[in-house]
Amino acid sequence: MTSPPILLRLLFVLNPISGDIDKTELEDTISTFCAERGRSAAFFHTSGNDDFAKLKQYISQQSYDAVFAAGGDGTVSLVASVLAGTKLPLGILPLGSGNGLSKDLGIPQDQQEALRLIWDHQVRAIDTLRVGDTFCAHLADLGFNALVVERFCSGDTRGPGAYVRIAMQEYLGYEPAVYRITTDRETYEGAAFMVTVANANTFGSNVVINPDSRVDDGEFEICLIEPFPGTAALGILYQLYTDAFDESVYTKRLRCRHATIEVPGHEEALVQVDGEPQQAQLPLQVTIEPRSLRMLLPLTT
Ligand SMILES: Nc1ncnc2c1ncn2[C@@H]1O[C@H](COP(=O)(O)OP(=O)(O)OP(=O)(O)O)[C@@H](O)[C@H]1O
Repeated sequence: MTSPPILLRLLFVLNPISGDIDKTELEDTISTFCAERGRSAAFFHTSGNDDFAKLKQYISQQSYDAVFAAGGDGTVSLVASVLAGTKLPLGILPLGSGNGLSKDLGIPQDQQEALRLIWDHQVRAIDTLRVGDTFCAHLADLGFNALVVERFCSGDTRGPGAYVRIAMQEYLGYEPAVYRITTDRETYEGAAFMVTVANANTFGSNVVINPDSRVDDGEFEICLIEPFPGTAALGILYQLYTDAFDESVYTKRLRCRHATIEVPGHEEALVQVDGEPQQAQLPLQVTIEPRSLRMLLPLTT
């Protein structure tokens, strides 16, 4: 077995606002940590404006051995979209409010522990998705959660409390849409409370939407929660937190390699992709790029 190459030149892509976390001392901490171990650290700060093109150009002009995303799921998705299809591995320094993909991949949530991956890691290639025109590394959805994420992102308050408050407000008047989903294996047609396109398993909130699936199997899942009576809500919530998604009569999963999602009578729909809400054109095509993203992961996952 050949040992993985030693990573000496590291780029950290830092989102100054993610997770409402104060990062004033972060650069010094990382630089010192790297220098003490014979590594060099450079920093790219996201601006929230055209970061994909800026980062892509920046990386193409430099020479690094690995790139760390220091932020939340949106930052991870941004860096992953730039690195997908290249040999450059992606590390994650989880500094968001949810940190869904890093939790899913068993990446330590503690800063010092996550930084240890610089020298103590395995490199594993994972699948990535395209949801319409948008790159997706983790989870995307239409329906109820997309609406809550959109309200959450446009509000002033962050954190799990704000998410739950918005979810409760929106739940009362929510009207599920009707979807037609055509995959390479089957067709589903019916109303759904939410439709999640899942490369991985678990939301940053620890809701397990897609248990027992792999991020490197060349397939993804469409996880449906159908409309349910109010009396079933707590039971479904319990199942979502206990790895029991399939045990409800209101849930369904379609495993596939390609899917077309339509909302009959609509030309566009609100979609959240890796935590970022947007309006997407319908029909929405979902495709997979098997093992297209090289990740720095702990040796034990
Ligand atoms: N300098 C900046 N100023 C304002 N917004 C920024 C800046 N840099 C990035 N952003 C925005 O930050 C968002 C991504 O944040 P990210 O998902 O990393 O953190 P989070 O939302 O706190 O965490 P999580 O997604 O894990 O809950 C994107 O919408 C991006 O446009």
